[in-house]
Amino acid sequence: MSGGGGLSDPTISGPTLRPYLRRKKSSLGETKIAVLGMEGVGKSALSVRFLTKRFIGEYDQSSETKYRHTVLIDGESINFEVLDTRSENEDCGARDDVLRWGDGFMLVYSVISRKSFDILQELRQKIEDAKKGTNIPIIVVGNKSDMAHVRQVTKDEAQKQASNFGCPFVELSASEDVTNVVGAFHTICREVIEFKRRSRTFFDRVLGAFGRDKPSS
Ligand SMILES: Nc1nc2c(ncn2[C@@H]2O[C@H](COP(=O)(O)OP(=O)(O)OP(=O)(O)O)[C@@H](O)[C@H]2O)c(=O)[nH]1
Repeated sequence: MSGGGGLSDPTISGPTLRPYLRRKKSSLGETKIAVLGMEGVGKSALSVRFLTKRFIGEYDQSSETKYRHTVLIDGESINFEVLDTRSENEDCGARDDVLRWGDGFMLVYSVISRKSFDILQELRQKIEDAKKGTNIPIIVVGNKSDMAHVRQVTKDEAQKQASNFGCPFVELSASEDVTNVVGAFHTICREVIEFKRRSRTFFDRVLGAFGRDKPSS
């Protein structure tokens, strides 16, 4: 008889199943993403769009909101935490506690606001200072592409800036483009997972080296 679904089922046993079980135990599947950017660029619109697939137009601007959400990315179950920050006094939501908290950062500007784009350089520097490192997982998101007829930032220059940062870039519209919004969150999630894997491999190598150097008794 076939199709029992147990370990004795030859279709799912052995080497195919084992890597899956190993991955399940991993803590790589926990990802904290802080959404940063100037006031009004659409941080809440993007977060709500990702989590509910809806665009509601007006959002509560009085507080920061943290959302928890589980998604399946590349066959792995990811516990997502998304922090929709609130920009105060042009700090873009990048307060010390937020920067320490995040594993990865979505830097949002609006294609119709030059100022919101120019500030990204400073924002990235703040992240690297707070994290005391480089190559921290970041994605640059140009929102409000549906307003391209009054744009102040071209796609080319944003792409170049993202290349300078060494990070992915996407231009999209939270109001019209749910697929790209979801794609952007999945991309930053993958960046975080890769970063954690690289860090883990590095520490494994360091610890391995110490282990090898230990004198035998
Ligand atoms: N046309 C257009 N408007 C958008 C888009 N995304 C957001 N908005 C509008 O922009 C305004 C600000 O959006 P929010 O999501 O509240 O912006 P925010 O960055 O969270 O703002 P703060 O919480 O004040 O920092 C709202 O009126 C939204 O409806 C978009 O893709 N296209």
